[in-house]
Amino acid sequence: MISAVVTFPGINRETDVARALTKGTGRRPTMVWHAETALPQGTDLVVLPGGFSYGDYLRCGAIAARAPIMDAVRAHAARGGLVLAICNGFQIACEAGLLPGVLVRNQNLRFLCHFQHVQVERTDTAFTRRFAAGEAVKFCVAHGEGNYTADTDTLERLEGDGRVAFRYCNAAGETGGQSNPNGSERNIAGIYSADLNVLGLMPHPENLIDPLVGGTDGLRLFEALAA
Ligand SMILES: NC(=O)CC[C@H](N)C(=O)O
Repeated sequence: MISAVVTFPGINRETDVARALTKGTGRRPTMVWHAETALPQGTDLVVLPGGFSYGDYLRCGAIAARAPIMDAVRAHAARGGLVLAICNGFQIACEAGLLPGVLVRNQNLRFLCHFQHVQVERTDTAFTRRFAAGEAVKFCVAHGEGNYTADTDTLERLEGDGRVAFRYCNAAGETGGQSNPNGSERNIAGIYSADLNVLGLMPHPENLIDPLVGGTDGLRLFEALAA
């Protein structure tokens, strides 16, 4: 798996995701600056990492979505190439039209930072084959604008086409009550593109790659990408 991690001014999770990719896939990614116009030859996977691109001005991800590298990222996705968009990366992917819907301010208007379980909806994608269907896995959230919103038709299409990747849940795997941290429609924590090659998610799997710091559920997502 040849990976490229795109970095934008204000992004701060690129080193963590590079470490997770190296540990999970056995190969170090190439870091690609946002002002580039091409991806490295042979790139299989593009990662849009988390952080605060352009200081979150206008709307999280809105400026980064218009960076020079994004045409190459869109072309890569259109060819069926894999894209993993985490947190600010998910916001960038939505703003860039790679995924439908938008991430708005958390319902309680607070920045959230805590461990968070999510339910795995399907396990037949490039990203989730190391999980069990319906399993509650432990990731971590750290965001101010993670409230996933889309019109009803889009939400119905995502549900009907099996494009919900992860839903917020509690440690027991239940999606009711207080399990939804930010007010996202239908507890949505992550979604796929129509061809399942682009995954956007608000929680950070790259935080959970070491048993000494919370667990290794996140590592399994990166190990799945090794195939
Ligand atoms: N950790 C992140 O990527 C945060 C994303 C974005 N800056 C927000 O606060 O919502």
